[in-house]
Amino acid sequence: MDVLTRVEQEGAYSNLQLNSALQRASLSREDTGLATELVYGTVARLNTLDYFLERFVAKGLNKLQPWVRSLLRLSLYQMMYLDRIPPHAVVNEAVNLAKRRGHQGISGMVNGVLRNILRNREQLVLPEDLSPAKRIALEHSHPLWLVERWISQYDEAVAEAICRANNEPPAVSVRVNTTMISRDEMLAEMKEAGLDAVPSSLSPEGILVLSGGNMALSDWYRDGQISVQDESSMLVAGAVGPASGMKILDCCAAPGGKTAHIAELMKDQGEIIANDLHEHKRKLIGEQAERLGLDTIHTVTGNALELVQKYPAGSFDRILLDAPCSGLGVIRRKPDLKWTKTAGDIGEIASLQRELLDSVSSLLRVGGILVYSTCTIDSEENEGTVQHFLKTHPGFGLPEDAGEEWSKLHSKTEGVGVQILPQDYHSDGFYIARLQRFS
Ligand SMILES: C[S@@+](CC[C@H](N)C(=O)[O-])C[C@H]1O[C@@H](n2cnc3c(N)ncnc32)[C@H](O)[C@@H]1O
Repeated sequence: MDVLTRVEQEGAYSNLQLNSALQRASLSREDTGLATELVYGTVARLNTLDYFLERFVAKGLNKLQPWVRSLLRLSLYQMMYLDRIPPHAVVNEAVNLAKRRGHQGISGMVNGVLRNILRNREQLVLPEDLSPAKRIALEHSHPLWLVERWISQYDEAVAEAICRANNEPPAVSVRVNTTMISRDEMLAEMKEAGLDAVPSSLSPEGILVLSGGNMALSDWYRDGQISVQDESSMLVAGAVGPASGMKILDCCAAPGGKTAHIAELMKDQGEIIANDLHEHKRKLIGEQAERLGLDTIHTVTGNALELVQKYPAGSFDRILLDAPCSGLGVIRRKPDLKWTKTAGDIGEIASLQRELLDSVSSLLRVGGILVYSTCTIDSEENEGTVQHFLKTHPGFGLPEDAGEEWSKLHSKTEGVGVQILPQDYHSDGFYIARLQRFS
């Protein structure tokens, strides 16, 4: 309840707030799991919960003290979306909390509202005359403007599938450090340890771990044999097409997941300049490189717009611009995003993306490959940015020889780049465009 209140009142990130609350609380593993489910679930379902609560709170949700609002939301979340907590336990817990935190009057109100909901559960259904966008927004808990935007960029069915997928828990996937061990060997080790692990069908280095807990706590991770990475992100290094001995620029590299993958594919031979705007984030890239035993990665701090002043034009064989973006492809992992982002934010970040792409492209040698990627599914940030770039940079185009893996992925799209939606492969929403410099 405190975490939810701080997230609402202070605009705090739910993952950071939750982590620090969990550290202070030292709960059992089961209760940690439940607290996590309650926080993420309530944040994810916010507008739907509020829509129904408004029917039962006589003076209106907005008039309640913030902590009471949080308490009602997380109680209704349990009643509507969790099936292993008996409703009377939900009400008892809520009433006890309200007594401890407030006074008799508030606990009586909480008791009354929740019992009233239990008696009238048939009212927890959406009216049939809602517009399609409004129905999707309330059924799958997304802001209306975003649903409308996705309907106009895709269509109604795709927009609904995106919203549905955004409420499903993400899969756990790891990338094998092939400079140390092959994927088959790692799969065999995992199976021997009793894990349910299968090869990724998207990435040759990927493994899906269907049961196995937090892989970042495993010995394989500590010893640098694996990294935790989403399958969509694993496609980016392949699109860059690195080879031993190349000179590669990763413009926005922290925390270094894709940089490290590129270095692994180069068998750690060549040179990678990994840049990030923030010094504290740059350090994370160095830590990853050290853990994975990769020497080719050189980290630098600075604005990617200023890289043109640091390096000679045409001096890189490959450039990766994994651009800052709205993050709308990773709502499953960060449900707060959908409530905090605005259409204005998207416009702003899209113009930075255009500037970045324009600026770093001059550093690529003729014949070299430039990859632009984001973890968003918004067409203004993705296809819009790349189309604009191609119009204003006639020396660039689609590569002549795309390679088998990339061609397979790209064959499913009419766009310049590949747009992966969260429902496509149950991985993060992601965009990847692969361009070549011809003159
Ligand atoms: C999508 S993340 C990169 C993720 C990274 N490529 C990976 O795979 O781990 C974008 C990064 O861009 C950085 N960034 C934002 N604006 C930047 C700028 N103007 N110049 C350089 N880096 C920037 C952010 O600090 C952030 O770490």
